[in-house]
Amino acid sequence: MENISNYNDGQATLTGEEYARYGRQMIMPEIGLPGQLALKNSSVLIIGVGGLGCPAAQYITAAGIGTIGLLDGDVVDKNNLHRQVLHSTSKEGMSKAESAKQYLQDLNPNANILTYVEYASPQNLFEIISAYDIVLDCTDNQFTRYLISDVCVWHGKPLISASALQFEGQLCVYNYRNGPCYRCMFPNPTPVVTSCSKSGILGPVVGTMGTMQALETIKLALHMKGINKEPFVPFILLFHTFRFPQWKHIRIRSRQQSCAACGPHKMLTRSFIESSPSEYATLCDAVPKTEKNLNPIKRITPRELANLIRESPSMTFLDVREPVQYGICNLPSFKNVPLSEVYSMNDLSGKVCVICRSGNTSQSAVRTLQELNPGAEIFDVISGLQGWSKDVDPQFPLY
Ligand SMILES: Nc1ncnc2c1ncn2[C@@H]1O[C@H](COP(=O)(O)OP(=O)(O)OP(=O)(O)O)[C@@H](O)[C@H]1O
Repeated sequence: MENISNYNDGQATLTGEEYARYGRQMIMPEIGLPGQLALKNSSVLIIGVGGLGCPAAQYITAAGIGTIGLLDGDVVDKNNLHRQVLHSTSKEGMSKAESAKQYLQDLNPNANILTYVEYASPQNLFEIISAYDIVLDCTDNQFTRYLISDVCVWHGKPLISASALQFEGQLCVYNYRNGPCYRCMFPNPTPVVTSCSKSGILGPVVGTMGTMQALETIKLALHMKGINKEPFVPFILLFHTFRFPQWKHIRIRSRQQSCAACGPHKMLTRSFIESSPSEYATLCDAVPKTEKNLNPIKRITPRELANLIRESPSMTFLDVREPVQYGICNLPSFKNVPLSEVYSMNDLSGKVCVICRSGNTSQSAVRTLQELNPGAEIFDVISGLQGWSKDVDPQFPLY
């Protein structure tokens, strides 16, 4: 047909279906046809397809980002489903990357979605990241956060990172223009004190932060292609659901001269990261002395505990979980003494058995109690209440 209409931009094109699909966002002057084409020609890697990665992936796929990589070695677990909204009950046990791809491909068949069913590591990440324009850190552990940032610095890729715990979240865009990298902000790893699995997380909170990552991704994709012309100023965004104001936007320092990853005297080269695993690990994780490194303590199995409860009902049984967890489910012989209160217990004698959810906190409690009560015989239960549910009472709820 004679070319009497003008509806595309040079060689890059959108199909009629794409005009219809993205029309509501294309009519905004900040986006328009050039913006939609910029999104289509962008590629984004999402590392971690959990509480943050699911909403982030959902919105960037819906918005028309052309190529999306999903990297996660984990499988869908029932306790993910209250917040990881791309996965569903029928997908329990399935790879998270594959589960998300199924959902996303149905949401937007135009997207080119690639999956990597593996964990990001110093050995695979340089190769994977090289193919993408923008990287999203949606993981939940310090080692991976440093690794992703270091690899992004090496490739010169911008990184949109977020985290969430309980009712709070934060977001930062790293390594873009003169902005800092994760190591500029956090030069030294800290001993990790808590996590979602220990302290809890509310779905809408992590969902909000993942959605904000999607929003920053769209803005950044437009910025990188010259459509969004706002000056980029490094910032950190803080969110707290129960405080006012709920949102705080704080300007942050630019790149640090002293940074080991992006400063002028950087030492974190690709070959160092790939081939010095133990030295590199010490720069990414302040591993607290693990219980394994310490002198062994006496421990019993859940089945031995069942016998003890029957044979010695009058001995002291302590459950060192937080009261809210004790309220969810407990063994009636056990008195609730949260870990923070253990430090003032110096009047114990005889046999004392300590339990927690999975057998980690109870070991710390036993060490403290042993020091405070040298005359008592104190021990804990291997794998805690999870072990009790597995080996003694399958009806006992796992959470
Ligand atoms: N090195 C890594 N490479 C890729 N994905 C990772 C890596 N480390 C963590 N992840 C993924 O990041 C996601 C984080 O999700 P989220 O914080 O919602 O918790 P979870 O690990 O799924 O569940 P929970 O913490 O309750 O056990 C997980 O899917 C996890 O597998």
